[in-house]
Amino acid sequence: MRDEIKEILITEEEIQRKIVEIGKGLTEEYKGRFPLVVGVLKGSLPFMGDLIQRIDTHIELDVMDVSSYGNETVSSGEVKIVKDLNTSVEGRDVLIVEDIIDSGLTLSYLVKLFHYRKAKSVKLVTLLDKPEGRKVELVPDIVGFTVPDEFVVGYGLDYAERYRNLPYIGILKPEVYNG
Ligand SMILES: O=P(O)(O)OC[C@H]1O[C@H](OP(=O)(O)OP(=O)(O)O)[C@H](O)[C@@H]1O
Ligand SMILES: Nc1nc2[nH]cnc2c(=O)[nH]1
Repeated sequence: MRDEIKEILITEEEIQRKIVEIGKGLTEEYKGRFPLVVGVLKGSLPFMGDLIQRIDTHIELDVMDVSSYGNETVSSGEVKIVKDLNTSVEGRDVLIVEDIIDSGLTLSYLVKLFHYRKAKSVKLVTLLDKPEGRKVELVPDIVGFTVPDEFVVGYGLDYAERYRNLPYIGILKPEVYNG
């Protein structure tokens, strides 16, 4: 699998160092507030799993699965809830955890949804931000790394459901796409 990676953009060590730093900030921010940490399946799983261990205050955890209508490259902006939360967000401090923000469509939908459901606060932490991909205005509260407008895989991010289990972020060799 690793021989299919052309270039490593962000190493395992860089990711883990960044997570410690983000975790410290979140510990300070949420001390005594018992936030609801919401992971967006499936890509956020590795990041969420590592990040929550670096938040040194009580949290509650839940997950949500959403999918954008449209084909793989063109998102229509309509988001379908595949699996909703088990927890009510009303009156809660919600922290959404994402692996990447690209067009911003998925996340702007979720942020609006949680406000509509009367969350007390909604914040967004993403490991990766690809600002050049934006189709709607969305500024995440916390960004691990800004990435160029290229298709990246690893650490949760897939190509055709593969490569999520790489410990780093990389770019695939072109022959992987050409079969
Ligand atoms: O900013 P956007 O253009 O909306 O893209 C970001 C979304 O795309 C990815 O999920 P994907 O739909 O690929 O699902 P997955 O996490 O299960 O791979 C990512 O995890 C975000 O949820
Ligand atoms: N795997 C992967 N999924 C994405 N979803 C939005 N942008 C990307 C990307 O660069 N890589």
